[in-house]
Amino acid sequence: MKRDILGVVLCGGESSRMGRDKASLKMRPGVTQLERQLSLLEPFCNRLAVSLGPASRAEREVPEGIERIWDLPEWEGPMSGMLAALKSGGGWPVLAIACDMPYLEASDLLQLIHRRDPSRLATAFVASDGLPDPMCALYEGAALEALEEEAKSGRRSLRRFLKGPKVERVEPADSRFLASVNDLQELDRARRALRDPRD
Ligand SMILES: Nc1nc2c(ncn2[C@@H]2O[C@H](COP(=O)(O)OP(=O)(O)OP(=O)(O)O)[C@@H](O)[C@H]2O)c(=O)[nH]1
Repeated sequence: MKRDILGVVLCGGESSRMGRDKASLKMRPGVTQLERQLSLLEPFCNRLAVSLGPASRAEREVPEGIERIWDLPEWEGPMSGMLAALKSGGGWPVLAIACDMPYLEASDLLQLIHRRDPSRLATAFVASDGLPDPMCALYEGAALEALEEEAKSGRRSLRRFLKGPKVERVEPADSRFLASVNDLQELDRARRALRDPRD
């Protein structure tokens, strides 16, 4: 069921380890990583957007009808993308996922949505290193002010923010779905593991 949530695929990085734009790489024949992530968010979100940064080359990959949200020039990194997304969201919660997390499934997003507590600032999965993962998390509209304070005080880490109070942390039984792909070998492994028998 769709909700008043802004679903955002983070595509603002440099993709330096991959050596080419990660969003545009095909997960399956005819389906880019970006398209796959948008289709995961689509059933849950009344608005969909792609988060773009100054170093990313993903703008041309954004399908028609999908919003583009540019990082705020005064900040850097994914923190800048989240601040821009929350501003664009106008108070709506933002469900943010990275473009390079191919193992993520709709059921994982549903788990986040079900665990959501709107009186908190965010709901985030805890990864295998025991730290919350900012690349698959639901940020409440009220997180904007708190994140701005973090950014202004020089603390520009989303992970650090998610370790703080008023954040719901969800420990999955198996956190492998949070793995990201950063080089062609990892991408190939993911393609093989997720191959659709119809392809
Ligand atoms: N909006 C936005 N997204 C970012 C930014 N940096 C990274 N991301 C996204 O965050 C996710 C994880 O990024 P990383 O793998 O840490 O960084 P990357 O730049 O994509 O890749 P590397 O250059 O190899 O580190 C990806 O979906 C990126 O597109 C940024 O500055 N702005």
